[in-house]
Amino acid sequence: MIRVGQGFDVHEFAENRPLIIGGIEIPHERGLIGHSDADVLLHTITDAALGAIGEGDIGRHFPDTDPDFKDADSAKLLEHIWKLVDARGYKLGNIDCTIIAQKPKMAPYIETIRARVAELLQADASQVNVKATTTEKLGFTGREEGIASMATILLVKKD
Ligand SMILES: Nc1ccn([C@@H]2O[C@H](COP(=O)(O)O)[C@@H](O)[C@H]2O)c(=O)n1
Ligand SMILES: C[C@@]1(CO)OP(=O)(O)OP(=O)(O)OC[C@H]1O
Repeated sequence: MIRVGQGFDVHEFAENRPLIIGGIEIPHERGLIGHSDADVLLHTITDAALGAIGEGDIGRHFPDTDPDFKDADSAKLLEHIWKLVDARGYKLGNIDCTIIAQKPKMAPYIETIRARVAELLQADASQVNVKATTTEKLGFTGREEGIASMATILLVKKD
């Protein structure tokens, strides 16, 4: 049995915020803003996993009105959801992610993010792919107003 899910998320840039993407801090003059640490990629992956098991979305599990999740570490949120995936009897088949950012250049950080995502999903790095693209200076990402990301996940039933 296999299950597929997809995720998409956007966060806006703000001054005096760290830029956290894929569970790591990336040097940049601005960071992303949100109720949590605004890790756009981990939110995308969390939504993809929830989609695959038919469990709604991240806001349903971690409402942005709940002070418990203020400045939350998104890695912890993903770990919590991954326990649900595990409890349903599924493990990662593979995941493919795209970070949509005009800046910063993600290439130097991609392998570190890949390794961290694999760790969070209790999988091998070969099961995780992380890509980045600009939007050629077009749209809100092109104007550097924020960063978006997308992911498709495949879950497979454990033996
Ligand atoms: N924030 C980004 C965006 C892109 N890259 C890398 O550059 C390549 C070319 O991007 P285009 O948007 O011009 O197609 C892309 O394939 C990535 O390897 C990046 O590192 N960081
Ligand atoms: C993660 C949560 C909860 O802290 O807040 P945000 O950081 O605002 O992120 P969003 O992508 O809007 O997803 C759901 C939220 O409820």
